[in-house]
Amino acid sequence: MPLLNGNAKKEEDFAGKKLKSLPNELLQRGGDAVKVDLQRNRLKQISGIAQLNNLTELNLSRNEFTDFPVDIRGLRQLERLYINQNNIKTIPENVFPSLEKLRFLKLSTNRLEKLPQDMNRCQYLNYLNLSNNCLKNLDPLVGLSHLKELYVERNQLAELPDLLFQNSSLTLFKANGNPLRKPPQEVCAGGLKDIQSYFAMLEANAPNVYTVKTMFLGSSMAGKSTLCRSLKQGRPVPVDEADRTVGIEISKVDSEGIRFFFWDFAGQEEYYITHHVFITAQAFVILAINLSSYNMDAQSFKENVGFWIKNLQLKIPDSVVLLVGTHVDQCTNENEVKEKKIHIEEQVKEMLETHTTNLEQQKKNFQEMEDSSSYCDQINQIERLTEYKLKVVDFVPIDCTKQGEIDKLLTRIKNEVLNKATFPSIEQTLPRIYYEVENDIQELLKNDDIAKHGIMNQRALLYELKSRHVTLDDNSLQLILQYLHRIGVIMWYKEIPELADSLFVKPSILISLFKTIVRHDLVQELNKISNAQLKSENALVIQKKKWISDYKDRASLNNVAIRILVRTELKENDITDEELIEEMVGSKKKEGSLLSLLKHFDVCLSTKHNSPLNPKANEFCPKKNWVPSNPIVYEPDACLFPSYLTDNKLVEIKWVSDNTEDLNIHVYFLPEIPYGFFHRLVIRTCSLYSPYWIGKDQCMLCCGDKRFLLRERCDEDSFIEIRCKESELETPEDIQKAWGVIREIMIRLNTLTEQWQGLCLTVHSPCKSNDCEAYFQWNDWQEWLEDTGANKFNIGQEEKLTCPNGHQRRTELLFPRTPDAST
Ligand SMILES: Nc1nc2c(ncn2[C@@H]2O[C@H](COP(=O)(O)OP(=O)(O)OP(=O)(O)O)[C@@H](O)[C@H]2O)c(=O)[nH]1
Repeated sequence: MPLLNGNAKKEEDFAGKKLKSLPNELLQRGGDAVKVDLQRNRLKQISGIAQLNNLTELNLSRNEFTDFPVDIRGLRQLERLYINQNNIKTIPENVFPSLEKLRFLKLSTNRLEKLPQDMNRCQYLNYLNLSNNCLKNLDPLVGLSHLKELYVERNQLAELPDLLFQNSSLTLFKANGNPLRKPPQEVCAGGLKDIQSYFAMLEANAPNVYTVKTMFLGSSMAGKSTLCRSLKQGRPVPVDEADRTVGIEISKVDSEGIRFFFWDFAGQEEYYITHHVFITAQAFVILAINLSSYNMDAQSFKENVGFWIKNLQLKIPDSVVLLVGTHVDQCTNENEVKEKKIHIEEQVKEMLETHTTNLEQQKKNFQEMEDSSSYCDQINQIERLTEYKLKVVDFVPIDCTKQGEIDKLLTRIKNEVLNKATFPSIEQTLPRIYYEVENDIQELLKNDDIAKHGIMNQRALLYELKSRHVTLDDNSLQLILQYLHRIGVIMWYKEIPELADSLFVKPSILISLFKTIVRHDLVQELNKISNAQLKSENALVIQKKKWISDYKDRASLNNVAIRILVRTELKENDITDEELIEEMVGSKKKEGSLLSLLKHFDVCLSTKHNSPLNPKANEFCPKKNWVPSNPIVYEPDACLFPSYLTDNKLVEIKWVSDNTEDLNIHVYFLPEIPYGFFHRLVIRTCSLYSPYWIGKDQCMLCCGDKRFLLRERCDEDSFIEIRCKESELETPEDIQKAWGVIREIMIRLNTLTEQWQGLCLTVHSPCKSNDCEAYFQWNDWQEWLEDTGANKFNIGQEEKLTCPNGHQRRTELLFPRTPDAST
């Protein structure tokens, strides 16, 4: 079926035709064919393709190639080749030198273990996507002098070739998800400039260091702080119950050449909403379990072990977990310890196996679908998830009060981190200057050249550092500081405008500020606010009572209360600099930088108490600046913490009820919706659309005259439902607008998902007939999000879809565009 495009070039569209070989109809066109689309077929080979000797663009993505089709060699005019989403394992030599005109090559999501040595002879290549393969080495790419964009995410790269980055044409390089040690992942995360600067500073004999981020996780009172402090000091350190961890505590420990960064997380549930900020990839997790209080039943396992393993599986499925059973001395006898150990080990084993079996089953379901090639993205994603193996290495029972047991645990940890099979990227190569800058900062702190609290203006710090390293410019120093931020030595939130100039040289200060607001005993803290403190903010005791009841009943905390709490904490940290206090605390007119930080991490959302629905509000249009009709109505005066909400009453009153004819999308989460995901999505979405009502697992928001509902469902399957009220969808323009809003919500959902490496999403539109359980699978939703989308909507076109049970509905009520509009 030849199509004529705008440039009058011949385009052949054979996408999604279940083809196993090239159709004669296509081959007969010979030199006339210029662009051929063969994506989503079942091709394993393409003999005869060389006859199409004028081809400039060929799309072979989402087929079944296991070998690279060498016949492509004959396509000397080829400029663009898509061969992503196949199962190609190798590419022979002598293919690329023939493809002299190739500029664009998409080879992502294959099984490539190495590249042909002559790949760099494809001289005009300027876009190359090799993400989602199994590559260990990029040397064959050195010499591609026109290469502009290079993607190598999620491969098995440990080192990157220095010479590749001397190539000045490179403008974009992405390498997330590799076990990198040279440069370390924390350098690569900064992008091309960071990598180039790293190599420029790297000496020939740069030292190799062992660095490991160790996170202490587990339920409250499990013994995390005890383990952390005892390991740090090399002796048993009793922790007073009153001295429980609030938020997170970080410390650096050097032990026989290994640099440990210990991150001690508070165990109470109130703090979980901040954990995502600090739980990062490639970590060693010490999961503490209090053996004396552990009951050998499903509930106890779930609370003390299962919850954490599940979260790690979703967030950082490549991490290593060491199970440590504490309080052994408080168990009745050795037998009890033994039985509990066996119980935990068996349950963990079963949990990991069920996870794998579920994924495999899901993959099989997709493979058995009639049109399985349209599910190849999902299949590939599941395959990737199955490759991630959360390593639960051992179970160590311990009595934290005994010196001998602390020593043994430390030895056990060291042996584990030095095991290359478990920690492939623990050994990192860094230019000396990186350590020197790190040490300089510590020295400046020690000599009181930096204030005790460690908050410093970045220009002032750069000035100090430059006086010690005269050859370094601002730019290189800033890149080093960003690296130190990524490994947690300092904190510098450059991306938050209010905080771009402030460096937190002691991360503990920032964490202690975090915990003034996010804490388990906040109500007590609010109660403690004195009359003098109230006066300083012109507040009354009656208001204080209202703050407390609002926090308890509606999970919202008044901004004045926040200012008082933060100010008190800063004073307790001996901060007297009024200007700095003002900046952190904020004022009635300007939000403090701490609040900006909490919002940046989706912990809370600015809100207005008792704000009524304003019928005169201007309509919100995505991508256009929204101007309030009356700004005072919208001026936020409190912060809402959706995770602390306990019911949906308000939302239910406003939404009233569902209707089967509502626009309705179900986003399914595999294996399940991560803890805190829904509320973070709600925070991200509601800051865009006002007004809104938020509940425990539902949220209603308005856009102009339309009402939308977000609902988390975890009954049998886990999914998030996005609805738009049917009564507000009268015209095709209404429907198009509603899809526009759904798209904005889904864009946020999709970006949030990237923070959980162990997740796979599928999207359905349920059939709208009463009691029908059928649904319409929506495969190209991600493409829709990438597109500008809006212009593809086929207003006025009557198209219908039929569900497997024979119910018909207009397409635009099920999907954002009709099939016709997508071609
Ligand atoms: N007898 C005994 N006491 C222990 C042991 N491990 C920890 N403890 C005590 O148990 C209590 C709780 O320990 P923490 O280390 O504070 O627990 P945590 O997991 O950090 O608790 P959160 O701060 O609430 O998250 C403290 O009083 C510790 O001294 C142990 O092996 N034996």
